[in-house]
Amino acid sequence: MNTAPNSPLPDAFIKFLNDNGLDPSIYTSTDSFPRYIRLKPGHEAKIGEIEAELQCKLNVVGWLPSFYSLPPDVQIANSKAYQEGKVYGIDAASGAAVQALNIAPGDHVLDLCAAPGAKLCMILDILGDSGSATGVDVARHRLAACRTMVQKYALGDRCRLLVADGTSFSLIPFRDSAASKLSNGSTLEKKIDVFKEWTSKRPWKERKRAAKAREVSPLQILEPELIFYGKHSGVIGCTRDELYQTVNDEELYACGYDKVLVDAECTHDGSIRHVQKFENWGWQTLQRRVLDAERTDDLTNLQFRLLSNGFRLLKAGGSLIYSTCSLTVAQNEEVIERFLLDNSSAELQEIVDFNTWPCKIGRIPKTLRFDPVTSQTSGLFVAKFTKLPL
Ligand SMILES: C[S@@+](CC[C@H](N)C(=O)[O-])C[C@H]1O[C@@H](n2cnc3c(N)ncnc32)[C@H](O)[C@@H]1O
Repeated sequence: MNTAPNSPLPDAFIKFLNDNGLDPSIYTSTDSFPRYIRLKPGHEAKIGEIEAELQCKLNVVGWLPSFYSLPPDVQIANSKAYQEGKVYGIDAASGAAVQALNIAPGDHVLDLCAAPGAKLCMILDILGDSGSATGVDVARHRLAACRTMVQKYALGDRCRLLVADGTSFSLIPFRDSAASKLSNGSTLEKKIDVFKEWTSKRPWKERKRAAKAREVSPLQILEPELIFYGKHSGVIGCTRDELYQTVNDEELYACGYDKVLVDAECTHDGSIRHVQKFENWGWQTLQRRVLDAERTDDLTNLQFRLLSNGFRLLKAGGSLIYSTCSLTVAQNEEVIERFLLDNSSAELQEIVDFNTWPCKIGRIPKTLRFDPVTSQTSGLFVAKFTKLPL
């Protein structure tokens, strides 16, 4: 693949950007936009200490609580502050996507594409000691990394993680009312086989069940696989039947999730630092992973199905955020247009606070676009929906 003159990007990528109406100049501003960290709540008094360790000033991001910007060349991974779980490496645009959910105490939140987990950790920090978060991802190894992150930051108490296909995932949150409704049907005998405290050593019976499922269909996930749950996630004390019981679409209006995040798989073209990695991985890999038209068509279908299923699992009056780190119209505005045509109970919502955020309005009013030039962040598209009552 050739490289365009005076540009570090290959011609094929420039063509991809042009075909999608994107301005290639945003990819040349990487060195000038900062890195971001989010401070773990409770460590506010440690800012001076962290600055001394990182040898740089942490600048408050005025429009996003707990976020700080730092120079782009500062690496945090080897710092004590990061290793001891006082700070997170997360871009401010990603933080805005979570902030837009307006999570309230007691909310039951579903994160349908959760791994590696930066946004899930922010959700759990906001929830504190109420409500619950369910993290789902189709990639087991990525969700295992997410589990490591949740544990590192001591956020597992109200969290459960399930390897599952987000386009068909169906488990409802474990509310008290749902619990009593479900327990009515369970016999005392079944109650004996209940989930006990989570341990990294899975019981023999569980391992056998998972191995058998993989044997039957190695490429397909038949049933969500629970790879972690905390003490107050609602899992302990319920039976498999209770946990895996699903309800119909109408019932979901009452007992679905309060908030849903669909941070969908995408071409990542807006994530400039991700695109830059292809310089080392080889631009051919970029061609295969990002630019391939057939793959992009499959992706837009996947995004539509993730958004549709996330919305199905939302309760009436709840909020859903759809975000991608692609800046193409095909993966954002066109997906949500198709979704709105298909779902008469979905209403696009204005994002509270957006007018203080350094972003642009998307091609559809009420949607937002972050990009390095406008926002000094990585690229991100964000749209918010609510579910109207039946
Ligand atoms: C953009 S990343 C999510 C990043 C994550 N929200 C975070 O903040 O760290 C997209 C994720 O979607 C997952 N994914 C892809 N297809 C999926 C599917 N059908 N169901 C659930 N997750 C899927 C990928 O494995 C990947 O981890």
